[in-house]
Amino acid sequence: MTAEGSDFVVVANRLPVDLDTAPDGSRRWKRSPGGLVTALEPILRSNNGAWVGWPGVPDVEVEPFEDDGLELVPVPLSEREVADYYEGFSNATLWPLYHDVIVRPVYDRTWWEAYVEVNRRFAEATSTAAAQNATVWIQDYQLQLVPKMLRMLRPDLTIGFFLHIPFPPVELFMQMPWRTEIVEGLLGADLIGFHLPGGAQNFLYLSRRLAGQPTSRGNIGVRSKLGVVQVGFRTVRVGAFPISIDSGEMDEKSKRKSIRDRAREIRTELGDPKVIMLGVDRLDYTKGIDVRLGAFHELLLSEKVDPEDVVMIQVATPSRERVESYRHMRGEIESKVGRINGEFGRVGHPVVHYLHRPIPREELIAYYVAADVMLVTPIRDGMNLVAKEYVACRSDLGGALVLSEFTGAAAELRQAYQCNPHDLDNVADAMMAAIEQDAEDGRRHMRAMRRQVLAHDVDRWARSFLAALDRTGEDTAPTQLVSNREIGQATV
Ligand SMILES: Nc1ncnc2c1ncn2[C@@H]1O[C@H](COP(=O)(O)OP(=O)(O)O)[C@@H](O)[C@H]1O
Ligand SMILES: O=P(O)(O)OC[C@H]1O[C@H](O[C@H]2O[C@H](CO)[C@@H](O)[C@H](O)[C@H]2O)[C@H](O)[C@@H](O)[C@@H]1O
Repeated sequence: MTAEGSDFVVVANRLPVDLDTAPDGSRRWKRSPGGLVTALEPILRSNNGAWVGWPGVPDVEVEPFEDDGLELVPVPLSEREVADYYEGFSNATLWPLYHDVIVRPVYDRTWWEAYVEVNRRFAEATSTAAAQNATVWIQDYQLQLVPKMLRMLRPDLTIGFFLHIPFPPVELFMQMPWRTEIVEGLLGADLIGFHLPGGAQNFLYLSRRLAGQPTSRGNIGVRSKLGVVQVGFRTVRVGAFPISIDSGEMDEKSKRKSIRDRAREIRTELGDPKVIMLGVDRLDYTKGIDVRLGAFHELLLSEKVDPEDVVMIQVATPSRERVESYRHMRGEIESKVGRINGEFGRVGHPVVHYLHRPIPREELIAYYVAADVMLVTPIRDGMNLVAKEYVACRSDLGGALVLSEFTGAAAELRQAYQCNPHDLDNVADAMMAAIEQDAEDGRRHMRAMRRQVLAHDVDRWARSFLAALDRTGEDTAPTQLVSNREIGQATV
């Protein structure tokens, strides 16, 4: 970042680095691998870019610094803010509300105040980091107020916002006590992106209904139609941009001899079963880990599958462990695993192998290559990258994907064994169909899914969003949509 600031700024809850603590207590930054970083790194480098985010641990105050050519701007959070803004409002209010109220969202005024305050600090840090007329891309539900706050500080900027989780339908969103503030916050952007057209439509409807209403602070003058919201003189574009993965990298790695050898070794370690089923998720109640365990249990009980032939591996990364609903979920899943193994395992031969930890990337790819059936059964998921990763790793055209209809990925991976996670019989049937699939049919399905995933990678996602954001600058407001009364009140 030069003294004039950066021309391209990414703003996300987390920085793309983690603060690693060595056994001797010393700390250093470690790059956290992820699709978003991979996709944006070349764009950041060629545009004198910066990344604004929280370092992931409380009470770390560091000046902006460079890490392997990337300019990082840390936004510190206190212990209290982590509890109220991140664990509270982001992950115990917004997360469940936006995921179909699978657990009941908690509406707490103190959490909301922390969310506003932290969003304000992100907006201020971004305002300082951005050069005149820079492009800023804000990520996700933790930062929905930043677009409006930033626009007020820096009207010269081009601002994009992308939501990585579903945007809920009106009946659910209307629960939110601060619904108008959130919609108005998002409308500070020039372009708002969602994974699916459904999310974009929900948002367009809500912006008309909420931000267009006269409030005690006046009417901000919102009109929306066909992917466009007119806010006073400003045009806000709304669209669907389904995210993806670095498919080329996964495809390439999965073909390496070392990975294929490891995949064979995994099968041997499991006792050479006929079928390996695999689940890979953050331990989150949205992911439907309990659903797939329940369906597997029923298949074992009904003797449709033999525990000597079929094993399941569930890799679950610890996540948001201080949030009550996550702790509760962990207990439920672990007792289900224990129950299945108690009923159907034998000494040295569990039916469900459960790992409660992240696993290294290459090991994960070897698991994908080894798995005959991939189980992706969320109750609701914005996209689900795991489904796409599995497909990208199957250059051998082997394997079968069981995929919940309630994931963003289901819109693209039509040849998967799709199922309704609310219907246990349906999930069990999909598992059976995947286990028993005809080899030639399987290859045909996998070939079609791979074509989609390899052609639509994360780089294409980022470029298509940024190209659309670039085009927003060319728009002039269709003034016939703006009444004289509203012009003076265009506060967003
Ligand atoms: N146990 C694990 N070990 C390593 N990586 C994991 C593990 N669980 C999930 N991941 C990775 O985290 C990412 C999860 O992305 P996604 O499926 O979109 O869900 P979410 O972002 O909600 O967790 C994927 O890239 C996946 O490979
Ligand atoms: O940062 P955490 O609280 O540890 O959570 C991890 C991330 O989870 C969410 O992922 C979502 O984004 C994926 C990519 O677009 C998508 O495939 C998935 O369906 C979503 O659940 C969250 O949106 C991120 O902000 C978190 O960092």
